[in-house]
Amino acid sequence: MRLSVYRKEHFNAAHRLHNPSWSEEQNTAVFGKCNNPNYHGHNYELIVKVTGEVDSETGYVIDLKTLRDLIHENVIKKFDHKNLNLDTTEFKELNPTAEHIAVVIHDILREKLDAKYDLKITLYETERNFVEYPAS
Ligand SMILES: Nc1nc2c(c(=O)[nH]1)N=C([C@H](O)[C@H](O)COP(=O)(O)OP(=O)(O)OP(=O)(O)O)CN2
Ligand SMILES: [Zn+2]
Repeated sequence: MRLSVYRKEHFNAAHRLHNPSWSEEQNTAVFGKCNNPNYHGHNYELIVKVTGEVDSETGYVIDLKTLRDLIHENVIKKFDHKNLNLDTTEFKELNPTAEHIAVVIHDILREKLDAKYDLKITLYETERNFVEYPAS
């Protein structure tokens, strides 16, 4: 029996959307208030979906405590209460859009998770703006 389990987490982080190869005018025109040189913050809501076979002995796809610890150790510790542009190696050269943050989180967890599982990341940047990776 194959099904999906989910773990919700959250982290707070600051960022600035900016393309260094563009002029100031173009950055302002495209990213608007998100290009504020003094940064701005979001309360990110993260949903990690793991799909796999239910183990016949435990009844688990994956122990959700194990999944929680994996996310905390590898994602929350890295990004919570950080300035993504300034404090993280991942976004030094990569624009910290919700799309890019979701891909980075996916790739971090993918490396840690057994290949027998499928993984999907949903990231809410605001209550109304969210992204999903990989796409359905
Ligand atoms: N495709 C994307 N578009 C936008 C992203 C993004 O990551 N991917 N990010 C932003 C900004 O980070 C911005 O801070 C979003 O905030 P805001 O526009 O204030 O979003 P709200 O949902 O709070 O806005 P309402 O006006 O209340 O709907 C912009 N675009
Ligand atoms: Zn923003």
